[in-house]
Amino acid sequence: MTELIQVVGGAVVDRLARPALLLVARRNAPEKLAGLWEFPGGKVEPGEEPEAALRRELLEELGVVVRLGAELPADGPGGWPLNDRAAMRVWSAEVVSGEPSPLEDHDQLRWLPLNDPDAVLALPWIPADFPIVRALLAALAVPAAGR
Ligand SMILES: Nc1nc2c([nH]c(=O)n2[C@H]2C[C@H](O)[C@@H](COP(=O)(O)OP(=O)(O)OP(=O)(O)O)O2)c(=O)[nH]1
Repeated sequence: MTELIQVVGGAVVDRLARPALLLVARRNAPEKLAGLWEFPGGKVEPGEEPEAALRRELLEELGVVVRLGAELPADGPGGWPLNDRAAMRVWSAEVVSGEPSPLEDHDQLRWLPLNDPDAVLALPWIPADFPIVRALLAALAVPAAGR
């Protein structure tokens, strides 16, 4: 059996305590995924700890140093299934230095209000991400505006 490809993703929020905004990123490659939104991140390298891989990816892709918060609990081995070969573990994260910019793999970044789940779910995400986004919205639920 081929080994599971371990991917790590960052649910980057404006602040770990009482998050209000989520940073989402639009891929520019490969062709199959270009134009779709995702959690910035990538594959864990051999011998690398997942959290270290996530910090590395967020620095490479967005130019930011982050503090990691809690992992979004997932059922499957290696986290959330992406396809039959890969799974993703997702941590919330807060920027401690740098201003996020789409340096690598993305052509656009957007901060979305967590109190508007429909707006978050309306983006064309990578299809495998929808259950993750829903779970994240539930985990980070903030009161809807005006309520
Ligand atoms: N980063 C990220 N990858 C995702 C998400 N959802 C999803 O299906 N994937 C898939 C897309 C890719 O096939 C794989 C991650 O690979 P990647 O291309 O981002 O990894 P990487 O930065 O390490 O790139 P490389 O060195 O392999 O070129 O996981 C997501 O939300 N974030």
